[in-house]
Amino acid sequence: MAAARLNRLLKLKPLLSSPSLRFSPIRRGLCAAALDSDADVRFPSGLDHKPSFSIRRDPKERNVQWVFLGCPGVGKGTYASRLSHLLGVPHIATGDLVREELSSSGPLSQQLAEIVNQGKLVSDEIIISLLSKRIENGEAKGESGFILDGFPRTIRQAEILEGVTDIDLVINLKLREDVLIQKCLGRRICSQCGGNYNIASIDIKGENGKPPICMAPLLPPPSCASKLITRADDTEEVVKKRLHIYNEMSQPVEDFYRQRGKLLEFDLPGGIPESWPKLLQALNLEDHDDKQSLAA
Ligand SMILES: Nc1ncnc2c1ncn2[C@@H]1O[C@H](COP(=O)(O)OP(=O)(O)O)[C@@H](O)[C@H]1O
Repeated sequence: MAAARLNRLLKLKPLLSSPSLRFSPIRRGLCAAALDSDADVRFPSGLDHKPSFSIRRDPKERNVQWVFLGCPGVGKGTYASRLSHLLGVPHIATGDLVREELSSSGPLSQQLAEIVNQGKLVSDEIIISLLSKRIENGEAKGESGFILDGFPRTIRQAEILEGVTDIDLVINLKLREDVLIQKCLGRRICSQCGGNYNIASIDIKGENGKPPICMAPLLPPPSCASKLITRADDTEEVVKKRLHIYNEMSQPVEDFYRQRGKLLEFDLPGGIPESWPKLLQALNLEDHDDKQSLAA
């Protein structure tokens, strides 16, 4: 127990040690809340104070702070990215932060590769460290508001976030499991430009009261076609494991926000052309660029 506690403190200490004076409020808030939320954890000596700050701002004076929930492969990244362009807020995907870290030669990369490639969740401490760093770098560049994708994924992460800032809305994207698996297996990334594509062509007939579902593939332009790679965790075995972990660890997060009246459930009716206008309608938003491109 003591070793475990020490381990956690060692992991968290760099977050709270002297440079913390330069941390943005939201970063300090996340780190302090991460410590606070665990009864086993004590502040390291010399740091036994909770930073005094408030990062709750009147929603009228800041940009939106939204969260996307949903199983692997549901399309959180696609819709979060579209909304972030529309609303002018950063799209922050913790999965991307993890992949950036593991492709670097940083001290965590080996440890992260093993966890991610087995479909397991990275520890809350590591995720909060990566997220708080990302938020702080964004704030230094003048970013405000966010659309979070892939965070929170555990009740503890949800409690930590709730403890430091206000989330206005949580969009829960839903799709049947057989489609999720096909979509994960069809995902491709251009190794040069980082573009996301999907080669799966989904055409499932409606049965047992379930509606039919059609999703056209999202094919790459010719310039990317020969450079496509597949994520190491998008194999059938690992996708099934991730879905299992989602049901166990992340579904309770849906209840967490449902109880707080923040959850918007959204059943995807099909691919992007069918789903995007319906999502905008559900959010009472308009995408003028999309309308113009449809009219063209
Ligand atoms: N909030 C988080 N908590 C713990 N681990 C995370 C979190 N976000 C991302 N990860 C790690 O990064 C991996 C990839 O995440 P992501 O790209 O969001 O995948 P998915 O397509 O499964 O939603 C996850 O399987 C997990 O190992």
